[in-house]
Amino acid sequence: MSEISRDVLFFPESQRPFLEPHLPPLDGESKSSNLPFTTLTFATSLDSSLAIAPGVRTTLSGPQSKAMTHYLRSRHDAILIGVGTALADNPGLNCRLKGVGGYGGQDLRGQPRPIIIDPTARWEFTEQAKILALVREGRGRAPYIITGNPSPPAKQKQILEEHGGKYITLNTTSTETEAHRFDWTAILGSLTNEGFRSVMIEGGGAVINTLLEQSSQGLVDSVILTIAPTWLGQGAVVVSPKRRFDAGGNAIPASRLRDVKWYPFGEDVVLCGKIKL
Ligand SMILES: NC(=O)C1=CN([C@@H]2O[C@H](COP(=O)(O)OP(=O)(O)OC[C@H]3O[C@@H](n4cnc5c(N)ncnc54)[C@H](O)[C@@H]3O)[C@@H](O)[C@H]2O)C=CC1
Ligand SMILES: Nc1nc(O)c(N)c(N[C@@H]2O[C@H](COP(=O)(O)O)[C@@H](O)[C@H]2O)n1
Repeated sequence: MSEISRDVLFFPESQRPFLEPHLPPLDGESKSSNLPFTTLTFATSLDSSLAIAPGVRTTLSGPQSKAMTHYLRSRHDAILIGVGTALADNPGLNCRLKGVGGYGGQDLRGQPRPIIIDPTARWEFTEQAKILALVREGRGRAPYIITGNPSPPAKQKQILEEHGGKYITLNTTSTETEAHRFDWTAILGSLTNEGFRSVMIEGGGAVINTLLEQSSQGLVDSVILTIAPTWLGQGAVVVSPKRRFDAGGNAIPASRLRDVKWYPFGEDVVLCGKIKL
């Protein structure tokens, strides 16, 4: 038995109902907008940080909120991260809850499809990547990588396709600060085209900040944050989208939540809400 397969998590039935209003509908009924039900979910420190430094995998969630995150994974068709997170964390991005496919359940039921945003195809993974090892063990799905590079490296393309994954090509645009930016409507539209009805967006910093900068467009249906009782300090990877300005040139908040509920979860608190449009 591998190290991966021993890591089985439990999320009690009694703790599930509070999340239900914040999750994609169980009957799979889709939204009117034609885009997937989109949940923004990540763990943050008290100083709005995701990781102690760029490129460093950092544990923030306690055991209860980690299990909750895996329950969220079981309730979404897809789970999305940026290439910075893939490079930093070598993540599994599967669901390790007892009872889902690969963890006592049938086939891959309850396993989300990992989606990696990699506009220039810079993730030079090998077969050793944890995400692919899980596929070979029947404990997760192969990633789909959204890229703007029409010719991703042949070696990676071959490995990916052998595992059942693929590259999806999307047009990028240039911004003041970035040469290769995807519009979030286009990203979510490409997921609809692939048949995904729901996606949870986990991070990292650039993914969350660019998504929040488009948050007034109504792309995010639900926000579920784990707040851990720690300050990571300066130099950490921070969630802090660009400010907006009103017609008079005054700075206004980048984004704000409404219908907020707070749930204590071990030493963490889980915040659920919707983006105020
Ligand atoms: N605490 C938590 O819940 C989480 C923490 N993390 C942490 O975050 C850190 C990584 O954050 P970042 O370095 O900011 O990397 P990231 O995961 O946000 O990836 C950044 C890269 O993704 C691409 N990208 C992101 N948004 C894009 C867009 N709209 N269009 C085109 N390309 C886009 C770009 O290539 C960019 O360089 C890691 O240390 C990881 O451990 C990541 C996810 C969750
Ligand atoms: N919910 C949550 N809490 C934390 O403390 C975290 N560091 C993260 N990180 C995210 O989870 C990914 C790791 O997934 P696996 O355990 O390898 O399946 C990591 O890449 C981040 O996206 N999340």
